[in-house]
Amino acid sequence: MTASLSVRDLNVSYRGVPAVSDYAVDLEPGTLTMMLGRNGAGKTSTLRGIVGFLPGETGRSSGRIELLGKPVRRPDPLTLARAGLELIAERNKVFTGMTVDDQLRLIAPDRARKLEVLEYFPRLQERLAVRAGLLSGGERQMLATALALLRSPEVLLVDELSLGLAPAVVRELMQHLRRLADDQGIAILAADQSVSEALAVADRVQVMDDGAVVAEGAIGELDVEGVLDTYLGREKV
Ligand SMILES: Nc1ncnc2c1ncn2[C@@H]1O[C@H](COP(=O)(O)OP(=O)(O)OP(=O)(O)O)[C@@H](O)[C@H]1O
Repeated sequence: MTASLSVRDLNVSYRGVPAVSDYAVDLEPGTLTMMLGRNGAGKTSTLRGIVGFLPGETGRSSGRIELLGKPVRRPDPLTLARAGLELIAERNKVFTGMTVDDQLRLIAPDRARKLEVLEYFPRLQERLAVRAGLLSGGERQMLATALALLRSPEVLLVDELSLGLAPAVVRELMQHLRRLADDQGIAILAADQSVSEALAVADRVQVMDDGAVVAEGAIGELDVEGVLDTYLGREKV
């Protein structure tokens, strides 16, 4: 099967200091790959490097990227979004002064797509008239995910969806990602620090440490216990 997204030799640096070294991944349609790693391991830099969304003056990236079988010469977030790849960035900004419904309508190509996406998020359906600034943290992440979905991406990159949220909410968000991969055939790469919640839904896992992938494999193949002990710390589970 052709990968929806293929990345090879991705290197990211800030002012010449390497943050990511020789990163590679293949994302198949309908699969969920979780990228795990401690703070500063290089997860955000990897995702931003893939889409060319780095701080202009300091950040540099290089590498080979193929999206839906086509080489991407100079990645930038807008071009990639049009080509089918969406990044839900860490602490994604929703417009706090606008209602949920207004934001969805702003992006949705039509009403049918809006309703289709809302089916995945019953809680948002109940909050349509509420300004996004009044949503809970989990609801904001659901809105950010719904906004990305409205454009019908084939590849979704997700950065720390669970940041600062209670475990029950994290589990719910992770289940959303699982369903999006299963039902819509989206290839998903999600960076997270909620290890046990991530492992419960993932097909594959990549562990990052010090800017490099130090362990990876399908769930069931990977020595999860060894990885937890060596790279992630027991207390995370
Ligand atoms: N804008 C920046 N300027 C300089 N260095 C940066 C910048 N962003 C990240 N770094 C450095 O790059 C390395 C990787 O950071 P990155 O944010 O990618 O890790 P992370 O795994 O996403 O961490 P976290 O989970 O804390 O977000 C770190 O050493 C960090 O200090």
